[in-house]
Amino acid sequence: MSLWDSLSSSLLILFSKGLLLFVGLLCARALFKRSRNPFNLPFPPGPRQSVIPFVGNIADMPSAQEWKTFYEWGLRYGPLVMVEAMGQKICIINSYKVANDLLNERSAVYSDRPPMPMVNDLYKFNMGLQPYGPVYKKHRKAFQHSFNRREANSYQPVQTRENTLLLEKLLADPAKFDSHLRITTGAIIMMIGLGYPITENDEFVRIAEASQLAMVSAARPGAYLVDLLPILKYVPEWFPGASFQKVAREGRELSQELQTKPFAWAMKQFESGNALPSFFKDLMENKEVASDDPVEAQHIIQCATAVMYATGADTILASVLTFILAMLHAPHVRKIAQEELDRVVGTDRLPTYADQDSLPYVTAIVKESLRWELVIPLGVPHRAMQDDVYEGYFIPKGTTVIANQWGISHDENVFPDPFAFQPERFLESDSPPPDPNTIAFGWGRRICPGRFLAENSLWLHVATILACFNITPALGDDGKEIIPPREYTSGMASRPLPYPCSITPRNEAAVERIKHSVASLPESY
Ligand code: HEM
Repeated sequence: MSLWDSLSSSLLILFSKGLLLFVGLLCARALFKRSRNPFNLPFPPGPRQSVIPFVGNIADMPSAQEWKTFYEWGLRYGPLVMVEAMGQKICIINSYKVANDLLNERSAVYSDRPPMPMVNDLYKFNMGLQPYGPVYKKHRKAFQHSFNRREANSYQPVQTRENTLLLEKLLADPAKFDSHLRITTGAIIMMIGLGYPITENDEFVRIAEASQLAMVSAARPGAYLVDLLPILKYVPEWFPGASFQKVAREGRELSQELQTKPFAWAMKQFESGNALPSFFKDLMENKEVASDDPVEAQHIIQCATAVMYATGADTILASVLTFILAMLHAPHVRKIAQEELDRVVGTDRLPTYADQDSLPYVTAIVKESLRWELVIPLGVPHRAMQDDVYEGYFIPKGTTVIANQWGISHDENVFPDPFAFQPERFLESDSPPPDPNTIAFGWGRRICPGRFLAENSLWLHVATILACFNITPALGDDGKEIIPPREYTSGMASRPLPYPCSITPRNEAAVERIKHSVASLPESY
């Protein structure tokens, strides 16, 4: 046996012993936690746990489309469900009222994030995953400074320009609609974030997309054992079963590129006085918003811009793809919207943000698109910062709290016939249901700071696409219409699986309108 062989087998034995000891300690901690219930109140109900301490509900936890299983649990056990995995208590909320009571009304208690070593290590820069505290608050303040409702509206010219260019692409090559949409949403976010005009096969867009994909798959609750057993992060990459370390290494490299390359480009533009208006430029000119210390301020700005393009483009893209899919499932909706658009806007020009208040049906489609399928079906997990009692149930400090936003949006008591795409539900009733933007963008102090920007973008996509195009099912080889199933990817962020559809100009006037609008665009920003 070589020296290396004996060394590595000793290391293995040492490691296994360490792991056993650690598991023992965790079991003891789990038992201790079980007994820590000062009010002696029941925990929220949930699936029966294993009698083996520490194992809890591991066997019950779904591995894909978790929101559907959690929704079923909601129907069986009630709106607040508790499960446990490896000593970690997890509350799942399936009702608008409970989510509002806990995550909005008691936001001071539920604004923390659970530690997720896999993602936290890779994406330290992402304030969306940071624990609640002074560092997080500085990052959030910087973000909010540039994306409150008024500031978000100041970016409408960028959205309008990119949207008009999208219409031209859809006219030229409609079959590639999802690639055109990807480019448009990427272009909007890169221009708003950094003042960066993207090019074909853009390197920064590639980095942002790859990094976003790695982040959302790593951030799926329970996706990696290391999130439940943090000590595993010290296991070397070559150790059997430690493939997550390879994923982590690749994610780390991507995350590094994401933070440095676009930022270096933007700094160069800024220093040479050539920077276009953007989130980045706004913060560089108002550094004190981020921090009194200029070095810290610059770091926060670097992180915030990276978060913006890592999260912004894909979420908007997913919501537009959901809208188009919905048009195949509810064809009458398109016709009603087109009648409204023709009546209000006419056929000589494209709809603009100034028409928003006069187009209630189009706005209702935006709401229903955010409700029908969720971009972030389980939200981003929150964490209880202190013991709490809700409706007689005990929720201990440290509990992970997941708002099943998909389940909440499909609660038939709140949204009758929840699986149908019905914009009318927001128009007809005297007491309309809650606006889906109060669900899809999350809760309390952690509510999505990009929500106004995202809603503006989705609105213009819906209004202009419907004004110019008919969206109908593609025909199969047998000549029959293909209605694609509502199949979505798993992960923290979800989007429809690729589907075919036919996008054709409504008439010659629509073609002329697009050509005229493109010709009227200024040469550049
Ligand atoms: C349709 C589009 C979008 C949806 C549905 C969406 C949804 C969400 C949700 C559910 C959360 C978690 C909220 C919570 O913890 O309760 C979130 C957080 C966040 N979103 Fe969005 N988002 C969208 C677009 C955007 C855009 C365009 C940006 C950037 C401009 C953005 C930036 C962020 C950030 C930075 C956070 C972390 C907030 C925090 O932890 O304080 N999002 N988003």
